[in-house]
Amino acid sequence: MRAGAAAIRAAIIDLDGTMLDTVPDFEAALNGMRADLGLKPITQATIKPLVGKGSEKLVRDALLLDWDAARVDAAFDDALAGYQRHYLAINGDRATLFDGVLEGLAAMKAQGLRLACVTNKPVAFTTPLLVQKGLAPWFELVYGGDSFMKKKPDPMPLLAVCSAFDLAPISVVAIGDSSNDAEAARAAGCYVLTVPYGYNHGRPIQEINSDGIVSSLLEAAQLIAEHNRTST
Ligand SMILES: O=C(O)COP(=O)(O)O
Ligand SMILES: [Mg+2]
Repeated sequence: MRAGAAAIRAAIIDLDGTMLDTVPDFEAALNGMRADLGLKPITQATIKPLVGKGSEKLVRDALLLDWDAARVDAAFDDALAGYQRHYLAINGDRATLFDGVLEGLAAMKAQGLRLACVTNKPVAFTTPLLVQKGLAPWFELVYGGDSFMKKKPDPMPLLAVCSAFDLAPISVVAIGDSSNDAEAARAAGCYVLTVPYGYNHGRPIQEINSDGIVSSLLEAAQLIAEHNRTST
């Protein structure tokens, strides 16, 4: 982020891998689905790099571990429905907040930033999860992977936030754990900060072109405050 540039007025925050460690929930739901199909359980280590591109891609990849593409295609609709049923039954039971999330959101709000959550998780999973984890009250806007025609890494959901907030993208920062978030932010013209503790498709966070790596949302809030002190 450049000194003397426009102030940041809003933050768009990712969910899985940024605010919540949801891999234990994905493990339960995916293995519930796999058991229904006669497949053996897979581990969190296998699941972690598969998370981030939405439910359809996750279910497909979790079946491609065992089956060829034709067999996955044939079983896909039932598998997805089964996965959704299992996920809704356990949503949030095992997911935990990462350190500094609530403190970071409070610090951003105290600075007067407007907050939106943009995730590739379907809205039907996202809304109850945000409520259960005490995150819902912080966000003016919540968009999921099925809120628009396109999901991250497409800029569409981020641009929709900028437009709903009536802010130029250069006044908005996206904060996330993966290349999805960074590519969407760059394409939208927003700033982007990344956290190193998430999933990033199994790749090192340093590979991502961002405006900075922050150890927590609290550190992100501090960096934004610093930027805004020197902004025009
Ligand atoms: O693909 C998912 O369900 C997770 O998506 P998110 O990292 O954008 O929250
Ligand atoms: Mg994420």
